[in-house]
Amino acid sequence: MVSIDLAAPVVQSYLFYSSVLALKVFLMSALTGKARYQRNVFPNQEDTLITKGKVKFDDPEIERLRRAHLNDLENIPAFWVLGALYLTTGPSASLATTLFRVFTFGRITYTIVYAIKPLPQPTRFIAFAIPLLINTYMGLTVFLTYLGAY
Ligand SMILES: N[C@@H](CCC(=O)N[C@@H](CS)C(=O)NCC(=O)O)C(=O)O
Repeated sequence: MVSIDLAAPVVQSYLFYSSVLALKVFLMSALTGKARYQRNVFPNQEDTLITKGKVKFDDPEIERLRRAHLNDLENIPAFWVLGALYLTTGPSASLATTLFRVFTFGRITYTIVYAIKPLPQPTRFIAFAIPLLINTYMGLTVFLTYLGAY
């Protein structure tokens, strides 16, 4: 039975980076909302009444922000779950902290190179693939640790 000390630096590191990532996901909503008002483009008729805007679903800048937001939702919730489960496997504190740090840095970089200052590929692919590898590593570690429990 593994006991988790919430005061352990590695757990605090997980909690810290989890909160950074949650705030980063919320930032996507704020950036999308800002772009909608700047471009006067909205997804629903009722949103257009005050600003006399348009309902539009193919604005390139807004769709880019939405794709970046969706990609966060395809990857960051898995980090929250797998990171917490990974802590129960008794990982090395320095490795776990490095994984949490690099994952967060990768996802912030992903947002920048996809939605804020688009850069040519493979920049975005690399910023996507490194966090994905970290999630995969943590998922496999959890899977293999508890495989014997069956
Ligand atoms: N849902 C993703 C799955 C694959 C993926 O996440 N690819 C990365 C690296 S190229 C990406 O940035 N895809 C663009 C996106 O999700 O909008 C897609 O449709 O592309």
